[in-house]
Amino acid sequence: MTENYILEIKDLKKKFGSFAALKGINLKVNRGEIIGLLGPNGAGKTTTIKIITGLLKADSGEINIFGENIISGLPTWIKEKIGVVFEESNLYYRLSAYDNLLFFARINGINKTKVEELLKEYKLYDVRKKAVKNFSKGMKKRLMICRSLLAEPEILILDEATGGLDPISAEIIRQKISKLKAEGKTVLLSTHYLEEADRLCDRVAFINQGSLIALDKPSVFKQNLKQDFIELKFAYDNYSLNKADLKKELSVLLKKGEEYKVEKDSFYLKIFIEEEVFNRLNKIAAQYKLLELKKREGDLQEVFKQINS
Ligand SMILES: Nc1ncnc2c1ncn2[C@@H]1O[C@H](COP(=O)(O)OP(=O)(O)OP(=O)(O)O)[C@@H](O)[C@H]1O
Repeated sequence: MTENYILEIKDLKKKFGSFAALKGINLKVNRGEIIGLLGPNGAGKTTTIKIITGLLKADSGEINIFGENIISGLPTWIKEKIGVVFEESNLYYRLSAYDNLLFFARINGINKTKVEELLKEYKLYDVRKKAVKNFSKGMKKRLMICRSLLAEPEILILDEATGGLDPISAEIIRQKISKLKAEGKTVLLSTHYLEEADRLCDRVAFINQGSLIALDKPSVFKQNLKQDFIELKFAYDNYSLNKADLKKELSVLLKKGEEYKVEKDSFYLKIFIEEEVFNRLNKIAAQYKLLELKKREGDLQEVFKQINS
């Protein structure tokens, strides 16, 4: 593998029973980069993260972290360099915030001054003696991030760090993620929000139904959303049912000058797309088989059409 990549995922596949949750994910993450996994519910983001962190075993594929192939298990020296925050809490609710961190610090031989530093940094010091069961969602999430940072990991993996939080808690967490990048950490985060990915990430991997369907800088995505057509390729198994439903959903999004066409067993949508529309499509992608999302360079005919519409 190339040395610059701190994490490299090759053709990762995972089935649950007969259901293919990951259909061959490829991704290379540079040291010091923030990569966003963007995608609707059930896309495969958490499964990818669980495999990277050793909680799940892939059926096939390869993962290299710090140059080490880890598909058959994570050695302790690598585990220590990765901090993880999952959607579900891994805190002891009856213990105070302070005791939660102290417990994990002691297990890992970490000094309690680090615990205090983190509590202060994440604005939890004043409530450190409160039981976690009385914390708000945002406070719990901040404490989970503190826990993941105790061992000063080089890579931080955040699964839905801001999902379901009030705007202020979400904002505090976003600011902290930016700060972690400035400190040189590599961050992999999953999110449903394009806006969040745009603000935080160097690159965004758009995942749908177990496949990585687009990978680019968020600025390119956003720019494309405003200025170019994007071509979406859907597939439908049950022609009569899915096509009618999908057409109905998509026709609500279409504006003047935009069009869709059906070709063989695929469905193409050429749409002058804006962010709200993208977010809506993100939801539609969860229900239907979105196979590909790609930028189409506006050719002369398209430019002409846009001018005329
Ligand atoms: N242990 C499991 N057993 C069976 N199916 C599973 C299991 N874990 C995940 N899945 C399925 O695999 C697919 C991918 O799930 P995953 O949790 O990776 O999605 P996600 O992109 O993280 O979604 P969300 O944004 O809702 O968290 C989903 O259809 C899910 O139902």
